[in-house]
Amino acid sequence: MEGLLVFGRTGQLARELTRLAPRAQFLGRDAADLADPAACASMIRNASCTAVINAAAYTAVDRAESEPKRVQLVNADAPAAMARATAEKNIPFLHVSTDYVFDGTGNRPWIESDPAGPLGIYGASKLEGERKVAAAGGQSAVLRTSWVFSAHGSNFVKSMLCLGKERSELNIVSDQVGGPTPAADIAAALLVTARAMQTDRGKGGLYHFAGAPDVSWAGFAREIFAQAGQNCYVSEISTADYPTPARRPGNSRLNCDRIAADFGISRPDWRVGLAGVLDRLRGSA
Ligand SMILES: NC(=O)C1=CN([C@@H]2O[C@H](COP(=O)(O)OP(=O)(O)OC[C@H]3O[C@@H](n4cnc5c(N)ncnc54)[C@H](OP(=O)(O)O)[C@@H]3O)[C@@H](O)[C@H]2O)C=CC1
Ligand SMILES: Cc1cn([C@H]2C[C@H](O)[C@@H](COP(=O)(O)OP(=O)(O)O[C@H]3O[C@@H](C)C(=O)[C@@H](O)[C@H]3O)O2)c(=O)[nH]c1=O
Ligand SMILES: [Mg+2]
Repeated sequence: MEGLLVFGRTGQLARELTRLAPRAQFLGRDAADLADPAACASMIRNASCTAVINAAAYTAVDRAESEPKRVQLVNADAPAAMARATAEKNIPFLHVSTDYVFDGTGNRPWIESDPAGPLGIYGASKLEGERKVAAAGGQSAVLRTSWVFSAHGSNFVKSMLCLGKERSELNIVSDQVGGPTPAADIAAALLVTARAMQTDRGKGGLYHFAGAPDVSWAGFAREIFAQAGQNCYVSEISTADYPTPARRPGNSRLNCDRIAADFGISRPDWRVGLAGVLDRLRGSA
C-alpha cells in the first residue's frame, strides 16, 4: 500500500506488515518512542502519508502491573496523540486492541458494544487507548484481536515449542477460552480495512477480529504439539492453579460478525496459520 506509515518494526504484527506492505514506512522504537506521545504525533505531522497503522504497544501483561505509568503512555496516550494528528491531516488511523479489555464472564462471544471491564493494567490501558482514539474525532478503526502468534517475537506457540523440548508434560490452563490469531491475518485484515476506509471515508469504528475455532490455552497447546510432532502431554489445570501478577479473562471469545459485514473479512482458521508458522520456524517457508 502506497503512503502507509506504521508505528512498530520488530513486533509480531509489524513484521507481518513488512511482508505484506513492503513499501510502507516503518518506525521502530529508535524513530518513534511511544513513551513520548508528542514525538509520535510530530512524526505523523511531518510525514507525507495517506494512512497510519499503530502496530506497537506495551504487551507484557504481567510486567505491566508494576509500571502502570509507562503502560498508560505507550498504550493510551501515544495512540491518542496519533489519532489526533491523523484527524488533523484528515487521513485514516488504524489501531489494534485486545480481548483483555473484557472481564471474561459468561461464555457468549463478546460483541463490540458489550461493556468492557479489564482485569489488569494492560487491558485497562488498551481500553483507554480505544476510547481516546475514538474521541479524537477523525476517521479511525480499532481492531480488537486475541492470542496473537507468529514466527517472530515472543508468543504462546514459541513458548510451548521451547518448554515442550525440555519437558514431557506441561500444566496448561483450560478455563480461559479464546481465538488464537495469526499475526499475518491481522496484517492482511488491517490492509483491507485501510483501503476500504480510503475509498469510503465514512467507514470505521470498533471491530473484533480473531482466529477460529475458539479453544482453551490447553487445547491450543495440544494442537501445537500435534502439528509440531512433539511428544508432550498437556495436563489441564485451572487459572487458580496458575497464579500470575495479572488476572486474565476466562471468556475471551470475540464475535467477529461486524468486520465480516463491513469489510467482508472472515475469521481465519488458526490451525492453518499455525501450520504456516511451524513451516517458517523449520526454515522451509
Ligand atoms: N501479542 C498478543 O497476544 C496480542 C496483541 N494484541 C495487540 O496487537 C498489537 C500488536 O501486538 P504484537 O505485534 O503481538 O506485539 P509485540 O509484543 O510482538 O510487539 C510490540 C511492538 O511494540 C514496540 N514497542 C513497545 N514499546 C514501545 C515504545 N515505548 N516505543 C516504540 N515501540 C514500542 C516493540 O518494539 P521493540 O521490539 O523495540 O520492543 C514491538 O515492535 C498491540 O496493539 C497489542 O496490544 C492484541 C491481542 C493479543
Ligand atoms: C507458559 C504457560 C502459560 N500458561 C497460561 C498462562 C496464560 O493464562 C496462558 C497464556 O500465556 P501467555 O503468557 O502467552 O499469555 P498472555 O501473555 O497473557 O497473552 C495475552 O497477551 C496479550 C498481549 C493479549 O492481548 C492477549 O490477547 C493474550 O494473547 O497460558 C499455563 O497455563 N502454563 C504454562 O506453562
Ligand atoms: Mg505474553
